[in-house]
Amino acid sequence: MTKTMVSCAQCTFGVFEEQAAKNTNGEILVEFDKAVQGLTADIISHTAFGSSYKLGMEAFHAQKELQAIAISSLLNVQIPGFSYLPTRRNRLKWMLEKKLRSTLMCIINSRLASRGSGYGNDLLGLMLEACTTTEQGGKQEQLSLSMDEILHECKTFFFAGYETTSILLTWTVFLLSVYPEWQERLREEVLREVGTGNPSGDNLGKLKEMTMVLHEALRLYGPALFMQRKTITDMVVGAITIPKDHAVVIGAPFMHRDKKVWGEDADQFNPTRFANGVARAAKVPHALLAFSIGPRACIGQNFAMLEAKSVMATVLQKFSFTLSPTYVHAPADFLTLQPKFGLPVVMKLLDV
Ligand code: HEM
Repeated sequence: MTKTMVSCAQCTFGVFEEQAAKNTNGEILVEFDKAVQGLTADIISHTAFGSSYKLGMEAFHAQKELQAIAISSLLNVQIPGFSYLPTRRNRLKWMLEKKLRSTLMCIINSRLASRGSGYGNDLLGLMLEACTTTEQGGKQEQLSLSMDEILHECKTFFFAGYETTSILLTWTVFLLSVYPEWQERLREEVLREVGTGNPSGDNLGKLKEMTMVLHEALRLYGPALFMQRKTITDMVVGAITIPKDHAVVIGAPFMHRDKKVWGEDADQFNPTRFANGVARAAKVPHALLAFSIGPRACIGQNFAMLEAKSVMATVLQKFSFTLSPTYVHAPADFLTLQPKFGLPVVMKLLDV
């Protein structure tokens, strides 16, 4: 998987490298947030669907458009029955839903048909393999998930897996641009542990300072803003009693900047607070909620951290970067925390 992540990252940044090399100062202006959005979509397509990644990208674009429609109508008054009327928006939505379903069905069916020695070692293959394995470890002909359930799982990988990681990368590059001394520390660490060759799972695992910086970026600018739960019994949390069957919204940004938990420097960028691991970074062990905790915590957190390290190592090996003078700092709630006006960054080749 690391190989796929690194090769996708090298492809994206290889293009920037070529363009920057044509300029005498070795610089290029990059809309970094958009570049990494494309990159993480590419990575999830490759890792989820292997050789069918092109079809995967088609499904991904349909899903992204559907997401945009859902967000734009979030605050609309919901009139009963309106969603069945053939308005322009509804017809576009139905067309996209149909396209998404048929594209995913095409990928899944062709995989089921070509089983041979196994379903493959991408996420879809692993899921299909698990669906035909019995609890005793044997094989069964029937899939234990319905086709609809498999389809929904594929959609969840995309929905949960690409935007969050691209936002983590975006805010990490923002912070490293604002704190060049940390950018230099990470570059030194990458060149020491990984060198100038291809990053691998083994050498990425040695990037301790990189892990600290990613955790600090998740604390200050975590992509997931709110988590929702429903109480299944009456509960007492601190001084508050919450009755059974009530919705609870947990706001990670408030908890992540609470001085009682993180200390007086809670608002400041200080990756060293994670020097002894996540559990010892604050006054309580589960204070970092970026991936949530408990049974519904993020299933993709190791994947996301590996992906973020693969991409950051690839960038730091080749470029230094600073914020473009046109950058405007406006973190905004688009369901996830995003820079409202994007992240324009000046990237400069290291050897120029
Ligand atoms: C920096 C990147 C990521 C962040 C910050 C993040 C954050 C989260 C959070 C906070 C939740 C829990 C939501 C809740 O409790 O209501 C969650 C759930 C989930 N995440 Fe992630 N995520 C990231 C990357 C990924 C990736 C790469 C994947 C898949 C490849 C993924 C798959 C999922 C899935 C499937 C769930 C639902 C788990 C369940 O309900 O059992 N996430 N994520």
